[in-house]
Amino acid sequence: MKLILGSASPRRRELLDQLGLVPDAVRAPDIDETPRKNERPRDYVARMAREKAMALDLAADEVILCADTTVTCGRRILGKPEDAAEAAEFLFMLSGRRHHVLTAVAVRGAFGIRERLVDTVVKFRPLSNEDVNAYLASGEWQGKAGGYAIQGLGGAFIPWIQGSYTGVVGLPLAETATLLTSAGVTAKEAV
Ligand SMILES: Cc1cn([C@H]2C[C@H](O)[C@@H](COP(=O)(O)OP(=O)(O)OP(=O)(O)O)O2)c(=O)[nH]c1=O
Repeated sequence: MKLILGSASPRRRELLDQLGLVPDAVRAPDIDETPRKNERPRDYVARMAREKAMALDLAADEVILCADTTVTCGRRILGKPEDAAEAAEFLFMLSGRRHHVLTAVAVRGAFGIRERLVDTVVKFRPLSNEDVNAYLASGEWQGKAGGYAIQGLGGAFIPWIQGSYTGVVGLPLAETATLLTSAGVTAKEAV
C-alpha cells in the first residue's frame, strides 16, 4: 500500500518520519478553511481534516493521510493568524490560561475514510508585553494555529500540558499509527 501525505506542513512530515514512515508522495490539499457560522470547534477541525482528505485524488493502491490542528479558547476557534496584530491578540487571549488544541486525523483509502480527534489541554503562563513583542519579532507565529509553536520558542510559555504533545505539533502519533496500521500501511524497514 502506498502512503500519500496530504499536507504541506514540514512538521507533519517530520512526525511521520518518527514512526519510520516515509511517504511515497506528498500532495498539498487546498481547501477553504473558513469556519461555518456557529460551528463547534470539534466539528470544525474534524470537517477540515475530512475535506483535506477528500480534496485529493487517490489511486486504488494509495492511502492518504491528512490532519488539521486548531486552537480553541472557549467557543472561539483560533486558526493561523492573518498578521502580527492577530497573533498578538491570540497570545494575550491565551496568556495565563488553559486552552485546548484539537487535532483531527483522517486516513482515506479503498476502505473509505477513518478519523480520530485528539484533544490536548495546554496551559500558558502569564505573558508580559515584552514576551509578546519578542515572540512576534521571531516570526514563529506564522502558519501556526493559535499563533504559537510548542516545539519552538513558544515552549517557554507552556509549563504544563495534558494530552498529546505530538498532537499539538500537528500529528498525534499514537492515533496516527493505529489508523495507518489498520489501513495496511507499515514501516518498510526498521530504523
Ligand atoms: C499549536 C501549534 C500548532 N502548530 C501548527 C501545526 C499545523 O501545521 C498548523 C495548523 O495549521 P493546519 O491547517 O492544521 O495545517 P497546515 O496549514 O500547516 O498544513 P496542511 O493543511 O497542508 O496539512 O499549526 C505547531 O506547529 N505548533 C503548535 O504548538
